[in-house]
Amino acid sequence: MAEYKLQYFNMMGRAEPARLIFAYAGVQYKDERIEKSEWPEIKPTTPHGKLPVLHVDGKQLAQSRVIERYLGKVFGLAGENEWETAKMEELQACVEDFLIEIQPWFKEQDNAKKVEIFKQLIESTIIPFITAFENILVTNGTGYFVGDKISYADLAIFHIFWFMNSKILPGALRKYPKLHEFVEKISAIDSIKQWINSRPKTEA
Ligand SMILES: N[C@@H](CCC(=O)N[C@@H](CS)C(=O)NCC(=O)O)C(=O)O
Repeated sequence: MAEYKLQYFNMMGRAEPARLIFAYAGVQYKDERIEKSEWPEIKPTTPHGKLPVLHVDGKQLAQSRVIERYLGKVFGLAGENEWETAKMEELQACVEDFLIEIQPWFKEQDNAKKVEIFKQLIESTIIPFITAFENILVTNGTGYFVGDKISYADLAIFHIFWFMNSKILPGALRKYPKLHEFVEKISAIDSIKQWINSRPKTEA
């Protein structure tokens, strides 16, 4: 078995889907959390000056979505054929588009402005995103987003909706039964439940 280290800041952010993949696969890795004060020294040692970085037997892989895809393939969570893998990449890209669209809200420091941006995003971006993902689950009909078993895409999507339901819009998924069921089901998997209960508690 390869030796893995995942380097990121002490937050869920862009590393959490990879951590969920490790947890689900039951594979040991070093979850290295970099303090802000250490970052200037570490930044030049990374491939592109950004985190997360996955170290595999001393080699470095950057870009969170590429890391997720790589781990998904290595741990058998990347679909049964090229089509399924491509559909997973499609969903990952949709999640990325969504994160870019809500970035102004994440970045805003002024509370009043933050609330205003959020109000606008609810109608323009957040509700359409939730509705689209509810519909994908309905259409696929297996309780998973692609094919009929859990994949790395499910774990990345789970993180977004878990975060939304627990942190940004508590209870938001009640009106979306398939998504609600999906989040409950993934949260109840022993290895995932254990990770969620034991991971460092951070805001984002
Ligand atoms: N597309 C990259 C984005 C990486 C990124 O922007 N990382 C941020 C943290 S979320 C970072 O390293 N910021 C520190 C810096 O730019 O100096 C990915 O998904 O990995």
